[in-house]
Order: sequence, then C-alpha cells, then structure tokens
Amino acid sequence: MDGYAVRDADLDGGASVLRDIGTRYAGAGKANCIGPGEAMRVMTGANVPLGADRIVMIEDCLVDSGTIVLNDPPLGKSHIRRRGSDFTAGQILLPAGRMLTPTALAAAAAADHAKVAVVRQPRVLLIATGDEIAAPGSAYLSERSIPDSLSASIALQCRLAGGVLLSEKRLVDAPALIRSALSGSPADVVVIIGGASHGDRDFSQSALMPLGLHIAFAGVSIKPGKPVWYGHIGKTHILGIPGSPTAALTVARLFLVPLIAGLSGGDPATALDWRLQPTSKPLQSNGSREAFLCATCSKGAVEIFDRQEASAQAALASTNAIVRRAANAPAQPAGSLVPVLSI
Ligand SMILES: Nc1nc2c(c(=O)[nH]1)N[C@H]1C(S)=C(S)[C@@H](COP(=O)(O)OP(=O)(O)OC[C@H]3O[C@@H](n4cnc5c(N)ncnc54)[C@H](O)[C@@H]3O)O[C@H]1N2
Ligand code: MOO
Repeated sequence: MDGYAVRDADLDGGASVLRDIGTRYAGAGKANCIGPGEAMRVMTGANVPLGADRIVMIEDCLVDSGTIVLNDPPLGKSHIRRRGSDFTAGQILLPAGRMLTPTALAAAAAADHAKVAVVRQPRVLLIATGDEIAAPGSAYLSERSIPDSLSASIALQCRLAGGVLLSEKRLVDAPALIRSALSGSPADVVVIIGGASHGDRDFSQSALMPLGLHIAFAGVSIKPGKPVWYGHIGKTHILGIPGSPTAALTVARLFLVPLIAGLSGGDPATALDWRLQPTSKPLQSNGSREAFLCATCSKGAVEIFDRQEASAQAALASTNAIVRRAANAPAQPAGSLVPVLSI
C-alpha cells in the first residue's frame, strides 16, 4: 500500500501528529526502524520499517512540511504482508503431473525457481490414408477426390491436448508408403486415419505388421468408431482411427486425447471430464453398442442432433459436445440428465 508506516502506540484515539523520517521504495532493501512519534513514507512493495504496525493509506494522511496528521485513527487491515504468509519453504505448490499453465508457471517463478523438471510433450505423427482424400482446397480438381476433413481437425485436438505435431502426411492406400512414413520417425504416437475396417484397401494394420506392430485391441463396441484399434511398435504407440469423419473425431476425443494426457505426465482420466446435463429432447432407446451422440451444449441444457451418422459432417459445424449413452439404454424423457463431454 502506498502510504505511511506508523506505530499503533502513537495512535491514541484522537488526531495524531507524527514526524516524517523519510521514504522507502520497493527494491530498496531492508528498511530502518521507526521510533515513537515517527512515520515513514512507504511505497507498495517496499520493506516495512521495523517497529511499524500498519500502513496508513496516503489518501488518509494530511502531509504538511515534514509532519503527518492522522485525523481518524486507522482501523481494520494493517496493509502489511508478513514474510511467509502466502507460502513457506518446503511447501509443495505444484504437485508432479500438474500441467504448466500460465498460472502454474507464475507459482513456480514466485517460488524463485528458474527451472522445473517436466515431462516432454508427446510427439505425434499424423497419417491420413485413402486414394480419395485430397488436401482441403484441392478436392474440386478431381471427381475422384473428397477433402481430407480430418487431418487439420485431429492435429488441433492433438495440440490442444498437449502433443507436438511432428508431421502430417496424406497418403494413398499403399502399404509401402504407410510403412515408410514411420521410418526414422521419433514419434511417441502415430495416429493413422482410415483403412481400419474390412475393405480390400484397408491397410493400416497390415502395412505395419512387418515393422513389428503388436495389436492390443482392434474393434470396440461403440457407435460411431467401432473399428478403432490400438497397438505399439516398440515404445511407439499406434492409434488407428476409422475414416468416417464423425467416428474419427469421436475416437480422437475418447482415445487420443487421454493417451496424450497420460504421456504428458498427467492422469488420462482427467481428459475425460464427463459432466451431467439435462437433455432438451426425449431420447430413444439405444442399440447394443455404447453410443456417442453429437450435440450442442449451452449453459442450461444439451441439444442432441436428430441426425447421427458417422459420415455426416455438416453438423460438426455446431457440435461442441458428445453425449454418452450406455448400450441398450432405455428411452428417456426430455430433461433427463445425460453424461456430456466437450469436444
Ligand atoms: N464390412 C464392414 N464394413 C465396415 C465396417 C464393418 O464393421 N464391417 N465398419 C464400418 C465403420 S463402423 C466405419 S467407421 C468405417 C471405417 O472404415 P475405415 O477406417 O476403413 O475408413 P475408410 O474406409 O478409409 O473410410 C471410411 C469413410 O471415410 C472417408 N474418409 C476417410 N478418411 C477421410 C478423411 N481424412 N477425411 C474425410 N473423409 C475421410 C472415406 O472416404 C470413406 O467414405 O468402415 C465401415 N465399414
Ligand atoms: O462405428 Mo462406425 O463409426 O458406426 O460408422
């Protein structure tokens, strides 16, 4: 506080007249003492002189040629921050696994740390496959092409989750090309989009077998995204994402984001922060696969879209959440609480 440092013993209930003995600025080092009948001008952040009990705001002081007059005895806060009153030596401000957000970095620097040990950001190699996919902006050039709508989107999901994109490749359905995309790559995670299902040119798994791919699972009973698969080549994690766009984005949110969170030193579960919100519409009974439905979530409620197709993309423009429905869930009325995840 900008004001005068004073001693409570000098504030006798009526007006006090004190002698100004000088000024202390922030950064000026240890302050002197003040004695009976004395006051010292201090600026916010300056060390408080020994003997002072409080700082009186300058607005409440009458200053006249070396004399300070306080008409009303100051009450309430002393405006003095005691050493160690915020945190003390040995106190843990940032537990291991805490993301270094702007606020966390301020806490580390406030504790006078120039360096903190961190987990390296996971490096991601993103491969989109398909003879038909073309870079956005060029698909109109050929009748055989469709825009690759997934690379940019999944790359952004990776970055927002804390990953570093090493490279984005767009490949035709050719096993040798898919294999060579991985060669020499220092990626911690390879994401391969498309070619995950049962088509004659679905090569994403078979192309990587000669590299020593070990598949942990292939196919999960979810809708959309059933063909999702996961494996590893040595220490490199490989996530196979189905090509159908809504399926791809749902799988990236449910599998890739937690994977990156875990590899970043955090708890993968924190990436799946489901919350309950009321649905604005009644829900039909669900089929035998656990379902994830595109929705718009606003403050009060979640609006689940009527049309849910793994290939549909127009609705993605207004999708900001997915709603989870258990396998064989019964019909539910509007207003029922449903689990919602931001996407
Ligand atoms: N016999 C079966 N066929 C299919 C099954 C099944 O269980 N049995 N599953 C279906 C499901 S579910 C999905 S999802 C798709 C996923 O198939 P793939 O991962 O093999 O994906 P593709 O065949 O390569 O592509 C599917 C669809 O998506 C379009 N696509 C692909 N990549 C992109 C991209 N980067 N940007 C935009 N669109 C993309 C592609 O053109 C296809 O239309 O398999 C079903 N089949
Ligand atoms: O699982 Mo698929 O993704 O329903 O189209």
